[in-house]
Amino acid sequence: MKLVLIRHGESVWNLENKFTGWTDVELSENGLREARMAAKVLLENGLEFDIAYTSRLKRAIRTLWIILHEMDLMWIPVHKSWKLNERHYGALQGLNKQKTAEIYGEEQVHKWRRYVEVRPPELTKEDPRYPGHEFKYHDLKEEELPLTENLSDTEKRVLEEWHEHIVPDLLAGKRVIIAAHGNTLRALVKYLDNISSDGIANLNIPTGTPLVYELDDELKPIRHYYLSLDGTIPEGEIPKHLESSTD
Ligand SMILES: O=C(O)[C@@H](CO)OP(=O)(O)O
Repeated sequence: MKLVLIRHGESVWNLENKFTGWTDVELSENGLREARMAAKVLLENGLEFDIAYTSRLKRAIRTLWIILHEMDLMWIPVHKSWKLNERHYGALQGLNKQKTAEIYGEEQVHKWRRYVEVRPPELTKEDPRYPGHEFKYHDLKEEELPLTENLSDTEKRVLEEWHEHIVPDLLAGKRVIIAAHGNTLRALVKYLDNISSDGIANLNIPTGTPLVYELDDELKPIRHYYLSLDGTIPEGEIPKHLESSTD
């Protein structure tokens, strides 16, 4: 069976190089175009879906909307889960990544961004960026509302969504698309391909580029590949383990 993962198109904060996390920013013009291109390449490759999963953040939701619209699949069920939200970036949310590196050093910023167990500085609950202030998250328990997260924290909630909802759908033969975020998809790929903490540090998933996983009956990956119109994906973004198929 095939599972399609897609990171949202470029957002306005990707463009401005800001730590985003749970900040609910829009797609850039380029991001909107990437979503339309993704739909086109999915259609060209004959892919179809029975159900879609996304986060509660509009950059992922809008990417999915555009894809479903372009594919004439707006009627399929869409499950929106906070557990697929981007990794919470704590007190770094809204800061420019380059300026933060100038202040704290490249090495520290690299650790915050890519070390699996390192958490960025926490928000306080008084901070306007604390998700507990948003009605969007009114149904979450206090212990579920993040003040910051490392990739392991994110992986834990992503895998809850995976096991509770996505796995049963896949096992029922449904064709699933997941429109989510750089770090939620890194967490899922880490799990599916059993990648080490060091390995996952070097994996960056490009925006708006469908990543197809072919899974066996037990949902073990057989092979995986990106789909793009010209057969290429952005320079420097090809994760080592994805350069060739694993079969
Ligand atoms: O800012 C973010 O939320 C993420 C994704 O854009 O950034 P990073 O690549 O540093 O994990």
